[in-house]
Amino acid sequence: MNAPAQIIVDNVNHMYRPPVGREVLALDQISLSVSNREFLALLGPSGCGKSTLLYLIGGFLPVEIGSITVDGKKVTAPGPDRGIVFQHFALFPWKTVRGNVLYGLERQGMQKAEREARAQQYIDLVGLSGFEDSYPSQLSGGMKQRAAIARTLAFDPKILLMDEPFGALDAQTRGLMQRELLSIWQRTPKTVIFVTHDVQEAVYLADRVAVMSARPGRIKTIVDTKFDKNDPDIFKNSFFVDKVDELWNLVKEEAAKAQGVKR
Ligand SMILES: Nc1ncnc2c1ncn2[C@@H]1O[C@H](COP(=O)(O)OP(=O)(O)OP(=O)(O)O)[C@@H](O)[C@H]1O
Repeated sequence: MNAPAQIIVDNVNHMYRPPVGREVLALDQISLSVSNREFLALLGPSGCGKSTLLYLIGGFLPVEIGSITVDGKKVTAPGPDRGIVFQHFALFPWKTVRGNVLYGLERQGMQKAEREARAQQYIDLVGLSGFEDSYPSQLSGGMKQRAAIARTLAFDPKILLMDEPFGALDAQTRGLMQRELLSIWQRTPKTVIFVTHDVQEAVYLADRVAVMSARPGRIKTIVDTKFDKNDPDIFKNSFFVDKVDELWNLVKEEAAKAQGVKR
């Protein structure tokens, strides 16, 4: 029997109504189920509503039409079961790297010695050893993003919602962080929704890739990308190469629509 779907998005629309300017229908009738421990990537052209969908699941935006449930409970607000890594790192500028990573652990009521050991473990994991006492203003963009990832991973949420978390990293760090995320996901029971523009990254990391259409965002199709991610020759694996190709064609079509190009 299949595990029950842990996150269920049912017929969700989202309209932005800015105080000035026109209304924008960002999402149109989105339905999506993500199972317990699944790794799902969201792929689609710029502006198709990927971040909006993530923020709705995270409880950062109100669900006005349709419903979103996590483990059977309606999402109405953020909660400790869902950790989010934003596209633009959201660190407290007045706290050091250590202070930022400790923040979530303090709120969980963890003992001091345990939370300090755990904070250090995740600071080391993201390669920021030696920068524990630095403030965000003293870090590069990639380092800030790594600190934000450490902060979210450290409090061990059941669900990780990641909005292009590796977009600002150099290629080498990005490769290391992708490998580390896969390893964390294989070792600890987490459900991940991962927004990316990068087709290779999506196929490398995810079990399934949901491709969204140009705005208003809809789920255009879902492609199964489950295979052995520990293959040492993964980037030459014919399944990997074929899936990247298939997804490229789907995304190209939507990107052309988003830019109003006739094909
Ligand atoms: N606060 C807002 N007010 C009005 N419109 C908004 C707001 N935030 C997003 N939008 C619009 O909603 C649509 C979806 O935006 P969203 O950021 O979710 O897309 P995205 O797929 O994550 O884009 P990208 O890949 O470029 O980050 C876009 O057309 C955007 O202009």
